[in-house]
Amino acid sequence: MNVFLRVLPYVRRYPALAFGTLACAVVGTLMVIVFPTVTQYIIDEVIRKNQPQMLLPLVAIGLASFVAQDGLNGIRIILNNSFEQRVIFDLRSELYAHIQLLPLKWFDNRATGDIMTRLIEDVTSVERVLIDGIEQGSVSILQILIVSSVMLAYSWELTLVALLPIPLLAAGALAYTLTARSRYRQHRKAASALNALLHDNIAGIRQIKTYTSEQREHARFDSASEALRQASLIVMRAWAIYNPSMNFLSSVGMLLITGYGAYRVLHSGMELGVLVMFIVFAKLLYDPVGRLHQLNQLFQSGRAAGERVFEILDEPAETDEGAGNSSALVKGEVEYRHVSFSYTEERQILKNISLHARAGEMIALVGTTGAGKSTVINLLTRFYEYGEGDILIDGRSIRDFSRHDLRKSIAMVTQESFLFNGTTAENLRMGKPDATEDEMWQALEAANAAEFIRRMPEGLHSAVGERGIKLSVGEKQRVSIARALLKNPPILILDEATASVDTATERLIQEALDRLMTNRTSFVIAHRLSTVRHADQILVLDRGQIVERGKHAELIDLGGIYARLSRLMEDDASLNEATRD
Ligand SMILES: Nc1ncnc2c1ncn2[C@@H]1O[C@H](COP(=O)(O)OP(=O)(O)OP(=O)(O)O)[C@@H](O)[C@H]1O
Repeated sequence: MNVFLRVLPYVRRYPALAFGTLACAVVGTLMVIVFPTVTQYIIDEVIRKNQPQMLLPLVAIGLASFVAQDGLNGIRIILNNSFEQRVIFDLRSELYAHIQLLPLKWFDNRATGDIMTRLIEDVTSVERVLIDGIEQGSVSILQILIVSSVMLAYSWELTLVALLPIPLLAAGALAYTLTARSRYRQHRKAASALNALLHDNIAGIRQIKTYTSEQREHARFDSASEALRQASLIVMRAWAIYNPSMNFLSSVGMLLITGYGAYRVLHSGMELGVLVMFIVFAKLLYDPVGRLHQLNQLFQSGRAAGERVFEILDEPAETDEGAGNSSALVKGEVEYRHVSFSYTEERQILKNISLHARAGEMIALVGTTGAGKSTVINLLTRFYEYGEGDILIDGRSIRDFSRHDLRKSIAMVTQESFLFNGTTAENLRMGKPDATEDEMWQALEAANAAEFIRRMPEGLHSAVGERGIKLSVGEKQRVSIARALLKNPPILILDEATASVDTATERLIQEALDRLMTNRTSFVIAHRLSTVRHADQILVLDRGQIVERGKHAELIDLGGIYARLSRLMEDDASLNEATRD
């Protein structure tokens, strides 16, 4: 994968900015030959041939060249910044868009901190390579060509002497480049690992505090930080050898010119002004060589970062191939036909699941932990793709719907209601982007959430904190019920909370849920007997298979797993009641 060729299309989108930057750089570079030439004239014509009237015009020419050079440099920097920020924006935006299209399976195997590092740090690094690389690289090469051509025009011998260290400089650069890849990869990996750990620990700060594992976590942090320190030092040490060696070779080149030039002035009558001019030229020759080395370092770091950025962009996104025109109106009849599924190749999770929910029915999924209840509903939203069998809504395979239409027809209320770090109104508008304040209040009333939202300092517009941290579990759940009510889909997935809330809150939540479930097909992962009792169908899962199905009374009569589970749920309920009393 050639990282540079991959970034090029982003750069090509802004031809005017690219051209402007390069033009300023090239013209500015051409100006560099003015000063050495002026110096030579001042020494040989003004001083040695005693022509003082030429001094002022020559100084004016030098000044004009500096004004032009630095003026153009200023414009170049402005253009270049705006160019690079646009490219960074585009690349980041495309990367984010692509990340949103990746299947959940991809996220299961990634650390959030790693994704963040790629999106924020790596994108910047890869882009700088290209823009700075193209601009400074071409300017440096141009400067080397211009300066060496002018030098050649004056004296091929002196030019040859000046160029003597060039093969060694090239060999040094090559050696650095060939070994740099693994160093920079290691460095990016260590930075990512540290970010991932930090993200995880900040999200889990409550657990760290309750388990008083601050010291252990600090040690883990330091160990990741140490890995980054080592990786950074390896990069720096290589640079510490490479950069001074290259500078040394450049200085030797300058010395060779000065020595050989002085010899020519003494023995072959070369003008002193030409020698001084050559010394200035040699400086102008080796400066861009130094810049090319710096650029090489940037290139190697950008290449490692680019690999990480394009690795994400190359991940296949979820597609809607074969999706027809789905009608917006879904009645909500759901059917699973012999569905099997596995997250990984090693282990099959669901085996031959068949179920039929008529529109408006409530289906309760019960079973021991790990039986596969969440997996059954994960397939309905196409969070994961089932292998065998098919799932149909209103008689059509869910693969015939676009994911967008499919997910518009389903709302989910999970145990750990996730609210985004914004206001209640912003969270509610996820359900209906154009919801009016009245509609939001109606939904909050129906979800028994209006009262506590009204009490907040800015009501609907009060911030709820990260993951809704400023609200209680019961409050969060009711806001998420209001959000689902605003979405108003025909199908509902409900993962009943296992956490016990006080009786009054439980009643409020239950009322809200009853309103939410009315006239919708609902799949409820049930933990309470009161919920399952009312279900139109109860499906009992055991190790990925439906082992019992029917209504509460039928399953109790059967005397199987459900009868046992319901006794446990009953005990739980009475235990909760007893504790509350
Ligand atoms: N993303 C995943 N990747 C790999 N395996 C998974 C994943 N999610 C769940 N599993 C496995 O699939 C099995 C079924 O999990 P699932 O979450 O569906 O069970 P569940 O019945 O909902 O359990 P619980 O009541 O505890 O939530 C479990 O053994 C679990 O380890």
